[in-house]
Amino acid sequence: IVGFSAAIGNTPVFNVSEMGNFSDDMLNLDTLRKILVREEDTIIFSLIERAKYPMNSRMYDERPGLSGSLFEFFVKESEAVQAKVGRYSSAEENAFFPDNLPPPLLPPGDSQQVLHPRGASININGQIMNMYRKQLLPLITSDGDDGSYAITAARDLDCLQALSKRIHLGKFVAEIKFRESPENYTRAIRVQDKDALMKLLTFESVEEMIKKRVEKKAMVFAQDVDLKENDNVGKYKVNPSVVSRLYGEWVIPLTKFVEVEYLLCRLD
Ligand SMILES: C=C(O[C@@H]1C=C(C(=O)O)C=C[C@H]1O)C(=O)O
Repeated sequence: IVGFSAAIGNTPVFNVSEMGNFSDDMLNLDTLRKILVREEDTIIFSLIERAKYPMNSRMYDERPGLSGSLFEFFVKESEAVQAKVGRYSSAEENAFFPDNLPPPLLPPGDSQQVLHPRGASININGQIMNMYRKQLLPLITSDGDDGSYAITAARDLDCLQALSKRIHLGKFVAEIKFRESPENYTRAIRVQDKDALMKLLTFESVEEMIKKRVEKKAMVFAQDVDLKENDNVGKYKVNPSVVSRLYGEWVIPLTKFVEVEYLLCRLD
Protein backbone atom coordinates (compact mmCIF):
# COMPACT_ATOMS: atom_id res chain seq x y z
CA ILE A 1 0.00 0.00 0.00
CA VAL A 2 1.43 3.31 -1.01
CA GLY A 3 0.22 6.29 0.97
CA PHE A 4 1.44 9.82 1.43
CA SER A 5 0.98 12.25 4.26
CA ALA A 6 2.16 15.81 4.62
CA ALA A 7 1.05 19.11 6.04
CA ILE A 8 1.64 22.82 5.53
CA GLY A 9 1.20 24.70 8.78
CA ASN A 10 -1.71 23.09 10.56
CA THR A 11 -3.50 22.17 7.36
CA PRO A 12 -3.05 18.61 6.20
CA VAL A 13 -2.41 18.55 2.49
CA PHE A 14 -2.13 14.83 2.00
CA ASN A 15 -2.88 12.46 4.79
CA VAL A 16 -3.37 9.38 2.77
CA SER A 17 -1.63 6.75 4.77
CA GLU A 18 -3.64 7.54 7.89
CA MET A 19 -6.90 8.95 6.58
CA GLY A 20 -7.34 7.67 3.06
CA ASN A 21 -8.68 11.10 2.03
CA PHE A 22 -6.50 11.69 -0.98
CA SER A 23 -8.07 13.17 -4.07
CA ASP A 24 -6.33 13.50 -7.43
CA ASP A 25 -6.84 17.27 -7.65
CA MET A 26 -4.63 17.71 -4.58
CA LEU A 27 -1.70 16.13 -6.35
CA ASN A 28 -0.16 19.06 -8.21
CA LEU A 29 3.25 20.63 -8.53
CA ASP A 30 2.36 23.78 -6.59
CA THR A 31 1.26 21.86 -3.53
CA LEU A 32 4.22 19.52 -3.64
CA ARG A 33 6.66 22.42 -3.98
CA LYS A 34 5.13 24.03 -0.88
CA ILE A 35 5.82 20.79 0.98
CA LEU A 36 9.43 20.83 -0.23
CA VAL A 37 9.79 24.43 0.98
CA ARG A 38 8.54 23.43 4.44
CA GLU A 39 10.99 20.51 4.47
CA GLU A 40 13.81 23.05 4.12
CA ASP A 41 13.02 24.30 7.64
CA THR A 42 13.15 20.76 9.04
CA ILE A 43 16.48 20.06 7.35
CA ILE A 44 18.11 23.31 8.47
CA PHE A 45 16.93 22.97 12.08
CA SER A 46 18.13 19.37 12.23
CA LEU A 47 21.59 20.44 10.96
CA ILE A 48 21.73 23.18 13.59
CA GLU A 49 20.98 20.62 16.31
CA ARG A 50 23.66 18.19 15.05
CA ALA A 51 26.23 20.99 14.82
CA LYS A 52 26.02 21.44 18.61
CA TYR A 53 28.15 18.30 18.98
CA PRO A 54 31.62 17.55 17.65
CA MET A 55 32.22 14.97 14.97
CA ASN A 56 32.38 12.11 17.52
CA SER A 57 33.89 9.87 14.89
CA ARG A 58 34.47 6.89 17.21
CA MET A 59 30.72 6.35 17.14
CA TYR A 60 30.98 5.41 13.47
CA ASP A 61 33.80 2.87 13.90
CA GLU A 62 33.13 -0.87 13.74
CA ARG A 63 32.60 -2.39 17.18
CA PRO A 64 33.42 -6.02 17.79
CA GLY A 65 30.29 -7.83 18.91
CA LEU A 66 27.90 -5.35 17.29
CA SER A 67 28.43 -6.38 13.63
CA GLY A 68 28.80 -2.70 12.72
CA SER A 69 29.21 0.61 14.50
CA LEU A 70 27.39 2.03 17.50
CA PHE A 71 25.75 4.43 15.05
CA GLU A 72 24.48 1.65 12.78
CA PHE A 73 23.13 -0.16 15.79
CA PHE A 74 21.27 2.98 16.88
CA VAL A 75 19.76 3.53 13.43
CA LYS A 76 18.70 -0.11 12.97
CA GLU A 77 17.07 -0.34 16.39
CA SER A 78 15.36 3.08 15.98
CA GLU A 79 14.03 2.10 12.58
CA ALA A 80 12.70 -1.18 13.96
CA VAL A 81 10.64 0.57 16.63
CA GLN A 82 9.45 3.22 14.14
CA ALA A 83 8.47 0.48 11.68
CA LYS A 84 6.26 -1.07 14.36
CA VAL A 85 4.48 2.26 14.81
CA GLY A 86 3.95 2.48 11.05
CA ARG A 87 6.55 4.93 9.79
CA TYR A 88 7.36 2.93 6.66
CA SER A 89 3.72 2.47 5.70
CA SER A 90 4.02 6.00 4.26
CA ALA A 91 5.39 6.14 0.75
CA GLU A 92 7.61 9.14 1.42
CA GLU A 93 9.47 7.27 4.17
CA ASN A 94 12.33 4.91 3.39
CA ALA A 95 14.46 3.03 5.89
CA PHE A 96 18.26 3.14 5.90
CA PHE A 97 18.31 -0.54 6.84
CA PRO A 98 15.16 -1.84 5.16
CA ASP A 99 15.94 -5.56 5.47
CA ASN A 100 14.16 -7.52 8.19
CA LEU A 101 12.12 -4.61 9.55
CA PRO A 102 9.25 -5.73 11.79
CA PRO A 103 5.68 -5.25 10.47
CA PRO A 104 3.50 -2.41 11.80
CA LEU A 105 1.53 -3.24 14.94
CA LEU A 106 -1.59 -1.67 13.45
CA PRO A 107 -2.64 -2.46 9.88
CA PRO A 108 -2.09 0.52 7.55
CA GLY A 109 -5.36 2.41 6.88
CA ASP A 110 -7.13 2.38 3.52
CA SER A 111 -4.83 4.24 1.30
CA GLN A 112 -4.90 5.37 -2.27
CA GLN A 113 -2.04 4.21 -4.44
CA VAL A 114 -0.39 7.35 -5.84
CA LEU A 115 2.91 5.99 -7.07
CA HIS A 116 3.68 3.29 -9.58
CA PRO A 117 4.55 0.20 -7.48
CA ARG A 118 7.95 -0.28 -9.15
CA GLY A 119 8.93 3.33 -8.46
CA ALA A 120 7.57 3.18 -4.93
CA SER A 121 10.36 0.80 -3.96
CA ILE A 122 13.24 3.06 -5.07
CA ASN A 123 15.50 3.70 -2.07
CA ILE A 124 18.77 5.66 -2.41
CA ASN A 125 19.45 5.96 1.31
CA GLY A 126 22.84 4.26 0.86
CA GLN A 127 23.96 7.23 -1.24
CA ILE A 128 22.37 9.70 1.18
CA MET A 129 24.15 8.11 4.17
CA ASN A 130 27.46 8.24 2.34
CA MET A 131 27.09 11.88 1.34
CA TYR A 132 26.01 12.82 4.86
CA ARG A 133 28.82 11.04 6.67
CA LYS A 134 31.71 11.67 4.30
CA GLN A 135 30.93 15.09 2.90
CA LEU A 136 28.37 16.99 4.92
CA LEU A 137 29.24 16.11 8.53
CA PRO A 138 32.83 17.40 8.34
CA LEU A 139 31.45 20.71 7.05
CA ILE A 140 29.02 21.28 9.93
CA THR A 141 30.82 19.79 12.95
CA SER A 142 34.05 20.60 14.77
CA ASP A 143 36.76 17.96 15.19
CA GLY A 144 36.77 16.15 18.47
CA ASP A 145 34.93 13.63 20.60
CA ASP A 146 32.87 14.53 23.66
CA GLY A 147 31.52 11.00 24.17
CA SER A 148 27.84 12.01 23.89
CA TYR A 149 27.08 9.25 21.40
CA ALA A 150 23.39 8.65 22.11
CA ILE A 151 22.37 12.25 21.48
CA THR A 152 24.73 12.61 18.54
CA ALA A 153 23.28 9.49 16.91
CA ALA A 154 19.73 10.77 17.51
CA ARG A 155 20.63 14.10 15.88
CA ASP A 156 22.23 12.28 12.94
CA LEU A 157 19.12 10.21 12.44
CA ASP A 158 16.95 13.36 12.44
CA CYS A 159 19.13 14.88 9.72
CA LEU A 160 19.18 11.68 7.69
CA GLN A 161 15.44 11.13 7.87
CA ALA A 162 14.71 14.74 6.90
CA LEU A 163 17.10 14.59 3.94
CA SER A 164 15.82 11.18 2.88
CA LYS A 165 12.19 12.29 2.93
CA ARG A 166 12.94 15.43 0.90
CA ILE A 167 14.93 13.54 -1.68
CA HIS A 168 12.46 10.65 -2.06
CA LEU A 169 9.57 13.11 -2.46
CA GLY A 170 11.11 13.30 -5.94
CA LYS A 171 8.98 10.24 -6.78
CA PHE A 172 5.80 12.27 -6.21
CA VAL A 173 7.22 15.22 -8.15
CA ALA A 174 8.00 12.86 -11.03
CA GLU A 175 4.54 11.27 -10.92
CA ILE A 176 2.92 14.72 -11.11
CA LYS A 177 5.15 15.83 -13.97
CA PHE A 178 4.36 12.60 -15.82
CA ARG A 179 0.61 13.10 -15.35
CA GLU A 180 0.84 16.72 -16.50
CA SER A 181 2.67 15.88 -19.71
CA PRO A 182 2.32 12.15 -20.42
CA GLU A 183 3.17 12.27 -24.14
CA ASN A 184 6.56 13.93 -23.73
CA TYR A 185 7.59 11.72 -20.85
CA THR A 186 6.31 8.52 -22.50
CA ARG A 187 8.49 9.14 -25.54
CA ALA A 188 11.63 9.42 -23.40
CA ILE A 189 10.66 6.55 -21.11
CA ARG A 190 10.05 4.14 -24.02
CA VAL A 191 13.65 4.60 -25.21
CA GLN A 192 14.96 4.83 -21.61
CA ASP A 193 16.61 8.17 -22.41
CA LYS A 194 17.89 9.44 -19.04
CA ASP A 195 19.27 12.69 -20.47
CA ALA A 196 15.99 13.58 -22.12
CA LEU A 197 14.10 12.84 -18.90
CA MET A 198 16.53 14.97 -16.90
CA LYS A 199 16.00 17.85 -19.31
CA LEU A 200 12.22 17.53 -19.21
CA LEU A 201 12.00 17.55 -15.43
CA THR A 202 14.57 20.29 -14.74
CA PHE A 203 13.50 23.84 -13.84
CA GLU A 204 16.69 25.81 -13.40
CA SER A 205 15.03 28.99 -12.13
CA VAL A 206 13.28 26.99 -9.39
CA GLU A 207 16.61 25.46 -8.35
CA GLU A 208 18.32 28.86 -8.21
CA MET A 209 15.54 30.24 -6.04
CA ILE A 210 15.81 27.28 -3.66
CA LYS A 211 19.58 27.66 -3.22
CA LYS A 212 19.17 31.36 -2.40
CA ARG A 213 16.22 30.76 -0.08
CA VAL A 214 17.89 28.04 1.99
CA GLU A 215 20.94 30.25 2.46
CA LYS A 216 18.71 33.08 3.65
CA LYS A 217 16.75 30.75 5.94
CA ALA A 218 20.00 29.48 7.46
CA MET A 219 21.07 33.08 8.13
CA VAL A 220 17.85 33.61 10.06
CA PHE A 221 17.53 30.25 11.83
CA ALA A 222 21.22 29.77 12.68
CA GLN A 223 22.01 33.19 14.11
CA ASP A 224 22.44 33.78 17.83
CA VAL A 225 19.54 35.93 18.98
CA ASP A 226 20.46 38.64 21.43
CA LEU A 227 18.67 41.71 22.76
CA LYS A 228 21.65 43.91 21.99
CA GLU A 229 21.71 45.15 18.40
CA ASN A 230 24.30 43.85 15.94
CA ASP A 231 26.15 41.79 18.51
CA ASN A 232 26.11 38.55 16.60
CA VAL A 233 26.20 39.64 13.00
CA GLY A 234 27.98 37.05 10.88
CA LYS A 235 28.02 34.32 13.57
CA TYR A 236 26.05 31.23 12.62
CA LYS A 237 25.52 27.80 14.20
CA VAL A 238 25.63 26.32 10.71
CA ASN A 239 27.33 28.16 7.88
CA PRO A 240 24.58 29.38 5.48
CA SER A 241 26.81 28.84 2.45
CA VAL A 242 27.19 25.17 3.47
CA VAL A 243 23.40 24.84 3.43
CA SER A 244 23.23 26.35 -0.03
CA ARG A 245 26.02 24.02 -1.15
CA LEU A 246 24.22 21.04 0.41
CA TYR A 247 21.22 21.80 -1.78
CA GLY A 248 23.15 22.65 -4.92
CA GLU A 249 25.55 19.71 -4.84
CA TRP A 250 23.55 16.96 -3.16
CA VAL A 251 19.88 17.50 -2.27
CA ILE A 252 18.69 18.79 -5.65
CA PRO A 253 20.83 16.41 -7.79
CA LEU A 254 19.74 13.42 -5.67
CA THR A 255 16.08 14.47 -5.89
CA LYS A 256 16.44 14.65 -9.66
CA PHE A 257 18.18 11.27 -9.70
CA VAL A 258 15.15 9.81 -7.86
CA GLU A 259 12.83 11.53 -10.35
CA VAL A 260 14.67 9.97 -13.31
CA GLU A 261 14.81 6.51 -11.69
CA TYR A 262 11.09 6.70 -10.97
CA LEU A 263 10.22 7.74 -14.50
CA LEU A 264 12.40 5.02 -16.07
CA CYS A 265 10.09 2.38 -14.57
CA ARG A 266 6.86 4.40 -14.73
CA LEU A 267 5.54 2.38 -17.68
CA ASP A 268 6.61 -1.10 -16.52
C1 LIG B 1 11.68 18.99 -7.50
C2 LIG B 1 11.56 19.50 -8.72
O1 LIG B 1 12.32 19.04 -9.81
C3 LIG B 1 13.62 19.52 -10.06
C4 LIG B 1 14.37 19.47 -8.80
C5 LIG B 1 14.31 20.51 -7.94
C6 LIG B 1 14.67 20.33 -6.52
O2 LIG B 1 15.16 19.26 -6.15
O3 LIG B 1 14.42 21.24 -5.72
C7 LIG B 1 13.87 21.76 -8.39
C8 LIG B 1 13.49 21.97 -9.68
C9 LIG B 1 13.59 20.91 -10.70
O4 LIG B 1 14.74 21.14 -11.46
C10 LIG B 1 10.61 20.57 -9.03
O5 LIG B 1 10.36 20.81 -10.21
O6 LIG B 1 10.08 21.18 -8.09
